[in-house]
Amino acid sequence: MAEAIAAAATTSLSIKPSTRHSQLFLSSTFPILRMNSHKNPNFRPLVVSSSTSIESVATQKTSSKASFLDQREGSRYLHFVKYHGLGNDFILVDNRDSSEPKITPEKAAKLCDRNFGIGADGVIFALPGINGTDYTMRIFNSDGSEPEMCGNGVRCFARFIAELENLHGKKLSFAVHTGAGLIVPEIQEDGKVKVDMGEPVLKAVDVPTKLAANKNDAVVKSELVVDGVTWNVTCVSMGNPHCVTFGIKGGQDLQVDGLNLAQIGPKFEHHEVFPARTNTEFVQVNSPSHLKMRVWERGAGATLACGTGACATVVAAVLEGHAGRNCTVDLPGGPLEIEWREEDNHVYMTGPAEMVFYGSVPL
Ligand SMILES: N[C@@H](CCC[C@H](N)C(=O)O)C(=O)O
Repeated sequence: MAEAIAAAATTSLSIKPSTRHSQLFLSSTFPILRMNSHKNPNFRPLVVSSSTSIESVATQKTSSKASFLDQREGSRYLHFVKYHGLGNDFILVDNRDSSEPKITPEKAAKLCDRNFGIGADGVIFALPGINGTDYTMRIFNSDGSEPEMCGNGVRCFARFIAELENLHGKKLSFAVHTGAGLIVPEIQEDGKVKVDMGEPVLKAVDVPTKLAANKNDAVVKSELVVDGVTWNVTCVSMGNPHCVTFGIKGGQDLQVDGLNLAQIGPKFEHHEVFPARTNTEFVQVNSPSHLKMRVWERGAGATLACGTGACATVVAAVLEGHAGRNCTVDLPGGPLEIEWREEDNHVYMTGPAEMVFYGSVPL
């Protein structure tokens, strides 16, 4: 990545004392400014004193200890790129040289912290492929737990791979090994990513849920008591577990804006009928092709979007008779296009993935 960083004049650059040691590189497009390049003839290092005045480094006493900025490309630093898919944000790590993630789940949780870290809903690693796939994707949630799959994450993953491999402006698809099996994202000409998310899993024990199957092997519009209230739920796995609800038993159609997710979400996530915990989608039906959804994610809480959750939502909406197989799912961060294709039983998700910034943090 260091090679990809373009040297640039820094004469107009100013540094705020409070941010000097946190985010090293900031840009919305590649290539980005390199703040401290000895290869750059125009580079004028700046030093910020405690009184916030800016002085030439020549007027400062030189220290024998190399500064943080001089060390940032060493092996003691983790280089990352931050992406988001509809506001569901991830720290992406180039892990193609090893089958073991470069950082532990505990470190990932620290980096995800929005006050003391970079801030993200999860950390995603691009590892070598196995079983004939091009790459392997692994992810740690912001609480350090490891889910099987991430829909918004795999779109970001595809854009990250395109950057790493320098494959710009081409229509591309990759075979990605995940905890949910083979997933195939395809970068379209408009930059959006369409992902073959595979087949939904409906068999109750495989979701997994302890709720009794009531439609073939599946749990469809079953009653679940959460905190004394009876909800109707349908359980779907997209590799990771989802509990989808369109409302309370005997109640009116759900209006999702009024929900207190922070209060109700954890009670679903940790409910005894979900042995692997669960993601929960609260869904409002605007029309048979237009759903509005808010999500409480396992291991990450309320997020602005959930790709696997949007897929599970459309599968549940079809099974409960609320919608057709092609839907727009509106999430707090924006819309996803979802199709549950009858011919192959696969779910297809289309949506954006954007780079936010990149940088380095001490390991
Ligand atoms: N936001 C993701 C799902 C991430 C994993 C989830 N929190 C889990 O634990 O299953 C998505 O876009 O699918």
